[in-house]
Amino acid sequence: MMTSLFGFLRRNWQIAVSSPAGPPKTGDALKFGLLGAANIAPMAFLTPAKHHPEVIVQAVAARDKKKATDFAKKHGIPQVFGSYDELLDDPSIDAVYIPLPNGLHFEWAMKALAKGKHVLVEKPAVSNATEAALLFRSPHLKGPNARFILEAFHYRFQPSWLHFMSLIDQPNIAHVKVVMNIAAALIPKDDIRFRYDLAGGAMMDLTYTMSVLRAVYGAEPTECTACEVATMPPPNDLCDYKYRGTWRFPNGGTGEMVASLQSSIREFLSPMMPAIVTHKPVVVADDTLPPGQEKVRTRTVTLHNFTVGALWHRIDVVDEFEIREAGAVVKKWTTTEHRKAYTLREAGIGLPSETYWLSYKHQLDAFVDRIRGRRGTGAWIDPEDSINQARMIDMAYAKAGLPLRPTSKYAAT
Ligand SMILES: NC(=O)C1=CN([C@@H]2O[C@H](COP(=O)(O)OP(=O)(O)OC[C@H]3O[C@@H](n4cnc5c(N)ncnc54)[C@H](OP(=O)(O)O)[C@@H]3O)[C@@H](O)[C@H]2O)C=CC1
Ligand SMILES: O=C1OC[C@@H](O)[C@H](O)[C@H]1O
Repeated sequence: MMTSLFGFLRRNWQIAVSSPAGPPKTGDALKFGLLGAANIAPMAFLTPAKHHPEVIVQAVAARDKKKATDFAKKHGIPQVFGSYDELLDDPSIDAVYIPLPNGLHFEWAMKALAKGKHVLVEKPAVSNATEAALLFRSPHLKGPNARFILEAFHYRFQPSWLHFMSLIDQPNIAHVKVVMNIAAALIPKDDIRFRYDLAGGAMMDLTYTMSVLRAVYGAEPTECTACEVATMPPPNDLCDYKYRGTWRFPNGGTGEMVASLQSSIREFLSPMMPAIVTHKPVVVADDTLPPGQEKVRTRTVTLHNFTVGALWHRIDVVDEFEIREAGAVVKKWTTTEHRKAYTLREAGIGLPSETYWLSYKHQLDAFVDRIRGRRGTGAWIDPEDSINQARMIDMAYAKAGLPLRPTSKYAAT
């Protein structure tokens, strides 16, 4: 108990207050540019970059050069641009991180690919499936000089997620429920998340729930069976601030998503962003049983705090067993196990990692590994995955009776 409390305090101190110095950069480190002095950039990109020997944050661009200059000074970034185009025109930049409002991702990702940059683009990568097909089937992603693009679903790269997934029996999933609540106090009412013209909405911003359902099933939903939303007051009434929806998957299983950008603090903390996977009952081998008896297991696996597991997470594996004979239950019992995986080794992957690495560092590792032709942990989100993700979001908006998020005018150019 004391050991885990000490681990929790040490890890969170290193994450939030003082992370160890980064390693020296290699001679062939990739030069990254940052499009937009975004709020999320320090946590999701600058700190991971500091801890990556092959990543140099070379430049930042903002619409206002003074803002870019102040941001660069604060974060020790050597080069500053007063427009995103100027940064993309710099041939020394190998890759870009795009943390712009959702509705601008498509345009700047397309432009970056055309300028020969690799692209790490925030989630959701596009406004709708039309944009997704254009971006993720871009000719720049093919051929001998292909560039890489990654939609920043950071949660998929962290050890806790990888370990959780290793406990799932995909063909036998019966139901998956995902909850994600963000406290209203954290999101101002005039935030980009509530601007329809910038492809806002809770199903866009908290689209993690749909991504989790797809990843856990390893399949695409066949139908959105229900989707209810609550929308912002005018003029932002095309933007949902909370949603609840259900889905059907090809194996007959169901999915449930519940999320809010305007929750109470109580909802925000409890339950803490769980992904709950209930399996169908399956017969498991047991040599000790007499003839005529069979052992049936119904497993539920819950990952608490699926998004940023480095802060804290817990994986609960609850197995309900029954011994059945001639159709009757002759014995039943339940076992419960709590697991954790703060490092890749704890997730059963033999690669080095640190407990204070956030999901974003694991994501940056995967991005650089792809560019360098290394396998890494194997975790990746390929272009078709991102297209299917956009399709699922469109299905949800259609079911909710809200318009799809608008396609960028840049798509017509
Ligand atoms: N992976 C994660 O955990 C998270 C991901 N995100 C994603 O990152 C993206 C950015 O989110 P966040 O950092 O909170 O956003 P911000 O509110 O900080 O906006 C990001 C940038 O958008 C630029 N921008 C360009 N055009 C506009 C415009 N018309 N109105 C407002 N801003 C504009 C600004 O750039 P400039 O500096 O040039 O003015 C600003 O710095 C979103 O896609 C969001 O979904 C957000 C939070 C967490
Ligand atoms: O992880 C997140 O949590 C809060 C959201 O508003 C944000 O955009 C998202 O990526």
